[in-house]
Amino acid sequence: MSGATTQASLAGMSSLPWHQRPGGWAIQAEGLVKRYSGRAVLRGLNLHVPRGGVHGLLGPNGSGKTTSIRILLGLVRADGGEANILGEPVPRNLPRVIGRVGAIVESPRFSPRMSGRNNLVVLAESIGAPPRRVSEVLLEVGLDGDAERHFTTYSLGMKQRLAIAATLLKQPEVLIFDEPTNGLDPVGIHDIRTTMRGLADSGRTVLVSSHILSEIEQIADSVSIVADGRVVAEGGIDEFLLESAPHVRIRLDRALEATDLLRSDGWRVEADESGLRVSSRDGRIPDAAGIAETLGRVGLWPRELVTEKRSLEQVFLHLTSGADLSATQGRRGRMR
Ligand SMILES: Nc1ncnc2c1ncn2[C@@H]1O[C@H](COP(=O)(O)OP(=O)(O)OP(=O)(O)O)[C@@H](O)[C@H]1O
Repeated sequence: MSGATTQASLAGMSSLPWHQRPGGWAIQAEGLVKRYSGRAVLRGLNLHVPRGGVHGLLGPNGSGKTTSIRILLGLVRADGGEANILGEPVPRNLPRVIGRVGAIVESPRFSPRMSGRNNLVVLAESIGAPPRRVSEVLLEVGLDGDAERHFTTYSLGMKQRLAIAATLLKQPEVLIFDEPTNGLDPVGIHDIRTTMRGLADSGRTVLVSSHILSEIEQIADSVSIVADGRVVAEGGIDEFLLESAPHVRIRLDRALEATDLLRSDGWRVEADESGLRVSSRDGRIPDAAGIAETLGRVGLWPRELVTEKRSLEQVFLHLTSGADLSATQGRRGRMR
């Protein structure tokens, strides 16, 4: 994957392609299959989460995100496929690795009558975490100023941050959050996002699922797009953003010649029923005038040549619509 963008570096990403970053995968799944009453809800799902950074597991409702996460955590048994976390096969070796993993899959239970801090103190005692961790994790999720308030007075966003704090008590390297911003208001969503980004910036791996692209887009380093029980695309957020960059749509008679010419000029060219789609391979944005000039020099005159732009939402819908599943399935590191 190429073309680290400003956005990607803002998210703390190195300029290395996401799948070449040192350390290998924090989480890996190959060919996961799950059936409920004979109905397949995971159909050979492959997932690759790089070590360090925020990885978004993105897909529409019912696409299989929670099921995948539950399999990784040993809460549901897969009917096929393999998975590992930090190199340990799961669920077989889960006891060996679970101490290095923190997860929120369902809303954790806290005592409404106790303060945020006391809830964590009780929890720390029960899992053998040192008492000093309580203040540290409260600080890390930005609840230090509200630690003495009763849990019942917390907003939904604060309750969720307390849940994240609870997962941090044992100092996990990998954090798995299933739709952590569900039901939160914009302020709560912002706070959770900031918290997740901070956790990744401190060297942890955060896998976060969501069906809302915009929630992931701003903080993720890489994403896996799930549709109908499969990962249909995986890659760095930079490539994903590149997909939404402007491209040039061309209709002309000698399409094969034009394709060769533009590819040799460094452009990505895809053909479909509505003509050629010329897009960037390296961050260079194609401009209609420049493309027309390149073609005109060898006597290729387009009937139509327009600049188009897909929103990130459109890219997401395109990838999850099912239209491209056969073309995209299993193509790690490509977004198309
Ligand atoms: N225990 C279960 N019994 C039967 N069907 C289930 C069970 N759990 C999940 N499913 C079905 O499996 C499919 C995938 O569900 P899953 O919760 O994994 O999707 P999701 O992508 O997390 O969706 P959402 O964004 O709505 O949480 C859905 O059709 C769901 O109804």
